[in-house]
Amino acid sequence: MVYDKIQIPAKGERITVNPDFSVNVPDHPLVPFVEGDGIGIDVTPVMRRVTDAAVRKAYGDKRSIAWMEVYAGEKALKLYGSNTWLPDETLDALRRYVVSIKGPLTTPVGGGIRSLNVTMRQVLDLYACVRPIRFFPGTPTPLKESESELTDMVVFRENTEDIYAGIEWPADSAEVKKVINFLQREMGVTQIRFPASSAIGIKPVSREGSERLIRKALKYAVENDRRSVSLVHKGNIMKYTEGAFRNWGYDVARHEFGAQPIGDGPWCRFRNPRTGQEIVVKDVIADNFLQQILLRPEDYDVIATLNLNGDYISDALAAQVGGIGIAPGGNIGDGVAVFEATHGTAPKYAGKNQVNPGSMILSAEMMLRYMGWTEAADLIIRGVAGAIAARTVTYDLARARTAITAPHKPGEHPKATEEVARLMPGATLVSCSGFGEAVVKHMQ
Ligand SMILES: NC(=O)C1=CN([C@@H]2O[C@H](COP(=O)(O)OP(=O)(O)OC[C@H]3O[C@@H](n4cnc5c(N)ncnc54)[C@H](OP(=O)(O)O)[C@@H]3O)[C@@H](O)[C@H]2O)C=CC1
Ligand SMILES: O=C(O)CCC(=O)C(=O)O
Ligand SMILES: [Mg+2]
Repeated sequence: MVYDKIQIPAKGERITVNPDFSVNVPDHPLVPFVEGDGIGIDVTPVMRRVTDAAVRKAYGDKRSIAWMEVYAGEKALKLYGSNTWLPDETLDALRRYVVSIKGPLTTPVGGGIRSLNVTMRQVLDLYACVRPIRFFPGTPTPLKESESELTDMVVFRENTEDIYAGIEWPADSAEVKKVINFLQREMGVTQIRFPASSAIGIKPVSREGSERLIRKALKYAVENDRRSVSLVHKGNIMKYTEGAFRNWGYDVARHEFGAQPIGDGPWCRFRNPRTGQEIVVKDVIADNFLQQILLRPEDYDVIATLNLNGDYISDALAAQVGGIGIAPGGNIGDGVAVFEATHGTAPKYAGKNQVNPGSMILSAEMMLRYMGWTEAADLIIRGVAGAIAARTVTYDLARARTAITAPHKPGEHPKATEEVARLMPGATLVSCSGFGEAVVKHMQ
């Protein structure tokens, strides 16, 4: 295979996919990476250094990663020109080399190019966005430490459907007029409140797309000894999309995992064939879920949800365990996987060597585990946990917010008048690269 701008390292072999979608990983795999826009230039090199250190410590010379840079976003535009934000050869390399990792990419609001991140997921059919949320002791959070410790969830967000399909027409366009006309004349729709000035977006949700995502979440629960899978939806309002997602989820649990109803249902349960432990399959409406995760995080474990809900839920849950500075993820299809942090390009910090590289480092940890390199993955977890426990942290974790309350009379509700940023007690504030060094130091 010859690419135009992508240089294939001389040493290194291709990861391949088996018919059962497991992966064959050689000792020196070629792994594509996208540096990313904004803080991509800060976090991606640190992620590579930490990953290389973990692999070296775990396997010596026996194993190593042959990193292969592929281009997307602003770097691609500079290199390829002609409005090329996501070159075909990048998509080809991500598919052909099977396992890769990317930094964040910018998406303009209200116009301009569609999301490159979403496009990659759709084109490569990476249908599950898997985002684990775990607490590292010592991390400052908005909850009490004892409550944060109870937050241990893995979100499976559907990654190819829902309003992210990008089927929408702007207000006042000829297209939107045609669609509204069709809805009113042929479908008998009367509920569009302001038809003359409405934009329209379409939300496709299929049985096939929902089932494969929920099946992956249920399998994950079985393979990782989890206790429950919660289907999070807004099916009371969007009955045939989000409501159907819930119903299809229960169908998969019953028909493919042998789940039996609890009482009159629809909640159900089945025995994990590996351990004999019970796994409960339940559902919850999304707004209720968002308050319950703060009040009773221990009730939730594996989460399966639609694309937009999953986007909101992943940032909200990340905040509960310290923020999107330590929130990893992976976009996983049948074999092919692209790992990436939950956060975006945070442009105001770009190039300042200031942000937390933890999300990218932990995304690499997920990648190593996916490759079966568990010893190296474990070293990364120990390194991150050790650096945080030693309070060697970047600005986002070092700043603890303290509300100053105005004097108030008994019986009156106190008002927060000011919030000041203070250092987490005893913290050593380090740079982005400094945190990477601390992670390596604590790998043992
Ligand atoms: N998968 C992807 O590539 C994603 C891309 N995006 C894109 O990124 C751009 C910016 O999006 P925006 O909504 O501002 O969200 P971002 O996630 O980029 O940033 C929001 C805030 O989160 C905090 N933050 C983000 N990353 C880190 C980090 N590594 N360490 C510490 N703190 C961090 C910062 O908070 P504070 O200011 O409090 O320090 C930052 O201002 C948009 O174009 C968006 O479309 C967004 C999400 C995902
Ligand atoms: O594509 C984008 O710009 C945003 C993506 C996003 O927010 C996410 O993946 O969580
Ligand atoms: Mg998001």
